[in-house]
Amino acid sequence: MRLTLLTGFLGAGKTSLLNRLIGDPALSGAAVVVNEFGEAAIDPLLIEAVSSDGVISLSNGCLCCTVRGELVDTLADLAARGAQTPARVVVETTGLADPGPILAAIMSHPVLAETYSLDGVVTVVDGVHGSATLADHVDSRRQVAVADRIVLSKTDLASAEMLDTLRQALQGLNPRAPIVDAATIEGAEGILVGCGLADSLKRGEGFAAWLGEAGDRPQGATHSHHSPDKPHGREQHDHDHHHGHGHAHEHRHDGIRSFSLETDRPIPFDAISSFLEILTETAGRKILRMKGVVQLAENSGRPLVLHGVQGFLHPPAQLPGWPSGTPPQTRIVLIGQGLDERYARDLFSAFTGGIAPDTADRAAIEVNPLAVPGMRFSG
Ligand SMILES: Nc1nc2c(ncn2[C@@H]2O[C@H](COP(=O)(O)OP(=O)(O)OP(=O)(O)O)[C@@H](O)[C@H]2O)c(=O)[nH]1
Repeated sequence: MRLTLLTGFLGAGKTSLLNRLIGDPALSGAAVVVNEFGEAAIDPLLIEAVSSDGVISLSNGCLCCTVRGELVDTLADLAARGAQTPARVVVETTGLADPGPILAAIMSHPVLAETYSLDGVVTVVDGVHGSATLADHVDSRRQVAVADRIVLSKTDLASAEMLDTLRQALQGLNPRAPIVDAATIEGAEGILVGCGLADSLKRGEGFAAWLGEAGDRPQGATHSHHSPDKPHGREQHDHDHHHGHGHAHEHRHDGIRSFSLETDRPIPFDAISSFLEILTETAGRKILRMKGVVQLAENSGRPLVLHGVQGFLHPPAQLPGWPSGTPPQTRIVLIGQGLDERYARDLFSAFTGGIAPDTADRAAIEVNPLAVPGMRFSG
């Protein structure tokens, strides 16, 4: 089952968007799960029946329910509906929710992790109040930072200047997610549907779109880019220049930043496992999101897909082959808050053979993770 996490601050326009899109064929037979604090304000004209367990059946075959206990229990119930199991579930979170723990709860659940595959995190941002909300609320910044797609609402009420300022702030927080205007897209595809890796591959985009990278970037290139805005004087940008592998989108907003680790050298499975284990053990709480593809030494023709949040990794999947036009290359994108980039890079180098000067090697790190320079166990 595909899962879309629909997030966005209070009043951003999540429910209005769902009501507009629920009848779209791309969502046919989907279930909408509304977080318990939210109002399941589904258009009454669409409601066909309400069952005793509170699940609302809509006239187009979709289901809608409100979380009563734990979200994971509701998702497990939906997965166990036999013939009525929906093909897709859209979880609308409360406006104040940080999507990270919700994703972590799903990824760390033994049944749900196998049953649900994440299409994406879609974050709705109010075109009028979005800039002020981002400046005032860290949860709103986190919702944007982990988004696979950012959807602007209320653009009919916003001026071009407002939208320009907002776009710059959004790009500063999350340079990898495409920003779309809800009013310019008719169906659910491009809004609630189609941000996952499978969709990216189906569209022939290789891994670049899923990882949020420009497809034409030369291999091994290092670059950073930034947005020049500093709304309300609260945002602090930090631009470092690194040598060696990878490229970075260097941004600091409460220490929220993303960077990617790359290497052309195939990586033994036990090396990537140890790297991920140590990284998540030592810095897991600082990882808001991780996505990546790995070229394994043992089976270099079949990319390993990584997907993680906080300290949890989704069970890794192996694809049948590299998409055409995509050179085999390991690329791991990390979106962190307070995550020490130097530490992550050094650890990656130690496990993938690119030993940096003054850096402990893999053997030393496996004995003592503190051997990595820059490592701190705080936070
Ligand atoms: N003009 C205009 N109004 C909108 C648009 N989207 C939402 N609204 C209005 O904004 C208000 C909030 O929209 P909701 O869809 O309830 O927002 P929400 O994110 O679900 O809100 P919570 O569930 O409280 O977090 C409602 O009055 C909507 O009618 C839009 O694109 N244009």
